[in-house]
Amino acid sequence: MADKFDVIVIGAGPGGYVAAIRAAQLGLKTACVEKWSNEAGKPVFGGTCLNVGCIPSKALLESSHKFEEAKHDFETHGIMAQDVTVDVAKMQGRKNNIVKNLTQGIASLFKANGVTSIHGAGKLLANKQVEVTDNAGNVTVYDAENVIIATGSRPVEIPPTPLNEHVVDSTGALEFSEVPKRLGVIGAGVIGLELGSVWARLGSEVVVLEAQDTFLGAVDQQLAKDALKQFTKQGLDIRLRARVTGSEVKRGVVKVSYSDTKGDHELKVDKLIVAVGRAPNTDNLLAPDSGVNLDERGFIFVDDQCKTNMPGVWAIGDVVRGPMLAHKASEEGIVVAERIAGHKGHVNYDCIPWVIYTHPEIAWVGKTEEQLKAEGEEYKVGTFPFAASGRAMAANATMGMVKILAHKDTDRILGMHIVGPQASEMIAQGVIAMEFGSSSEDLAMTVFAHPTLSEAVHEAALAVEGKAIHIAQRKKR
Ligand SMILES: NC(=O)c1ccc[n+]([C@@H]2O[C@H](COP(=O)([O-])OP(=O)(O)OC[C@H]3O[C@@H](n4cnc5c(N)ncnc54)[C@H](O)[C@@H]3O)[C@@H](O)[C@H]2O)c1
Repeated sequence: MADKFDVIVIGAGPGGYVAAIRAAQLGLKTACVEKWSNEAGKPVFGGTCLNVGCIPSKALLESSHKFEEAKHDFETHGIMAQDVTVDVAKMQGRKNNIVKNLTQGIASLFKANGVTSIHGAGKLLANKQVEVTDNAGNVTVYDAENVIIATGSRPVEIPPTPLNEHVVDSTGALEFSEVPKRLGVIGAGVIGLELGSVWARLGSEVVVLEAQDTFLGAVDQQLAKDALKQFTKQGLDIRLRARVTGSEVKRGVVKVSYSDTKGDHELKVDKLIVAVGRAPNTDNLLAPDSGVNLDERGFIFVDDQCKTNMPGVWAIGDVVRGPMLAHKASEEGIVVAERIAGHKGHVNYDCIPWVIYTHPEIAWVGKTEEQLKAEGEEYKVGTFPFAASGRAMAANATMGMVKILAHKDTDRILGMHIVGPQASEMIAQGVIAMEFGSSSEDLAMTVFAHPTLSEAVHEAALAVEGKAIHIAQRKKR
């Protein structure tokens, strides 16, 4: 029998590695099991987010945005940059280095905090035992007082578009060695829009096929409509109500069949990205006698404290209910570690920010206007466009707005929605305000530095009561 641990975490993504570090900080004897290997057969930490998700996509989004700026924006500033070209291999190399640095950083953090790293595939047995099978097939069983399952998710595959060299998922779409001339994307969700943007900026003709009739249904529709206009202007051809029915690859060309309200269509592209959602990783994870239940959608069933139905077994992140977001997973990891150590911990699921890293970025926290209407909640609205912001003008980034929704009677902020420059950074102001139960008046009475983009948040808060200074509003006395 191998060592016994206070905590064994299965999975070293942003949920698992954060849980392991926090548990070790709290004095618990902690191990983290990870099966991912690099070419040298060494363990790779960081999960989807660091290796094939958030971080590499942001690296490519930054690089491609710079290219787009150099081509289309510099001239506005009086900077002439003729014949700007892209070296895709160099761009990819930079991205790979960032990933390497970050993932190796986790190994150092594990060492510094005394987390034992176990390389292999983890499986939960009965009585909180964890079986680990290494690359060579050797099996070791470990005992634990507590097990935290943090195995994440994987891209969903659909029968009409089996993956191959030309039809890829989000991982493949981060690895293109050249810019595809024609690129198809299935799914106008977060991944489809971010990766579609990267390659469109680098020169691909991009067509996005989306089955729903509403663009970004989870986003406040005033902002979603604004964003759709911008994306269309940038050349993304977004086709709604388009249901993909099949695909065929012939001589390097992907023929995609889809139908919409007007009938059946065909689209020819050089690469096709399938970005239709993600599914929880539970395959071969739970021995039949582990006793852990899944919910009706195949996620590990947990309560609001991330406890499964088996005492001492917890689950966090993409493998459980709730948004598939790295920061939600990390927060759950911290809370579970704290609870195991006997402390109190709580995730405020009402204050989790969302960001889509397109240009302009889309970010929000709390309820949308559509949700408030559906719930019959009475609310007030304040908006402020970046077109009226001096700092946005200086940055040549005047598209979009800030929108604040506040309760009609209590004035408590119910939601903040931003489409525009640096929305990913600015949304933290809404998250903090909501976490502290602020009213729109609290924000309106706060001093914001001038000139900053954040002043749009201030003005939107002032606008809730018709008091915005830099836009004309109907008078309220
Ligand atoms: N910036 C971020 O926070 C970020 C980035 C990437 C991924 N993620 C997370 O990863 C998860 C997966 O992202 P995603 O973009 O794959 O999923 P998503 O759920 O955001 O979007 C998938 C889209 O595909 C459409 N779709 C499904 N089947 C289709 C079909 N057959 N034909 C056409 N359209 C179809 C859906 O209607 C939906 O709009 C999300 O939950 C997201 O939260 C987050």
